[in-house]
Amino acid sequence: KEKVEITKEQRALIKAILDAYNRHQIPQDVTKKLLQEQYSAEENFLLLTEVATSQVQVLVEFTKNIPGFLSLDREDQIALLKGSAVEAMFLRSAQVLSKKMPSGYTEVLEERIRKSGMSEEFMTPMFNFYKSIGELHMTQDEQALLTTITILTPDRPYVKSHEAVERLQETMLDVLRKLCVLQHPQEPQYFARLLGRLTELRTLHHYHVEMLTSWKTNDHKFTPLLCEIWDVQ
Ligand SMILES: Cc1cccc(C)c1Nc1c(-c2c(F)cccc2F)nc2cccc(C)n12
Repeated sequence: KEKVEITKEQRALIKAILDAYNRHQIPQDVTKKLLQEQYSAEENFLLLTEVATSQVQVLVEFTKNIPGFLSLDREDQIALLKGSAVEAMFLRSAQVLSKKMPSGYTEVLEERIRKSGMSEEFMTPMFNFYKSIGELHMTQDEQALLTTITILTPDRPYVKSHEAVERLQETMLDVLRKLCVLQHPQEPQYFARLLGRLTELRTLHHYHVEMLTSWKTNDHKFTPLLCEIWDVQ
């Protein structure tokens, strides 16, 4: 039985990533609006657009605090953010929706998503994903590390220094592997299950591109930040 040991450096890395993950949350005024505004497909879509915009801002701040990220080539930093944004956002919203928040925020967010004019073909896989994330009962540090690993995916479009990103991602994968062994001793396949979620995220990424197109076709408005991060005109 291999003795799994988390080194001092790895413990510092986990702390840095977890602090950044917890420090960057969606502002209260945005979440409060979710509980107050009335329900209509237009209003729901408008609120979800605000939440999405806020999630992108939170994601950018979190990413800047990933140890080593700012040492990457500047253009690669942008390519990684644009390429991973929606996957990191699916993870973040899955984590929010799978926690039963005291404020009833989770139920309201779910209700607004269901009634935001999104077509069933996207709704089903999205909620299946939220459920599958909830069933994993990830700890905060596992969630933060899984999001970090998603962001540091080397094969995103336009990434030039593939190896530099791969090296950074491997550092995070090693830490997450050890954490899973130590925190889920009864589930030897737990780490593999977490990585399996990343594959599901890629499928959702494709659905999201189609969702954007269909929203655009139905003349839904996005914010400048959402247009920029997802290259929408
Ligand atoms: C905030 C939110 C939470 C859960 C589901 C959805 C549909 C949203 N909202 C959007 C998402 C999005 C996201 F923010 C996180 C996860 C998956 C996503 F589809 N992407 C976009 C892009 C343009 C406009 C909106 C309203 N939008």
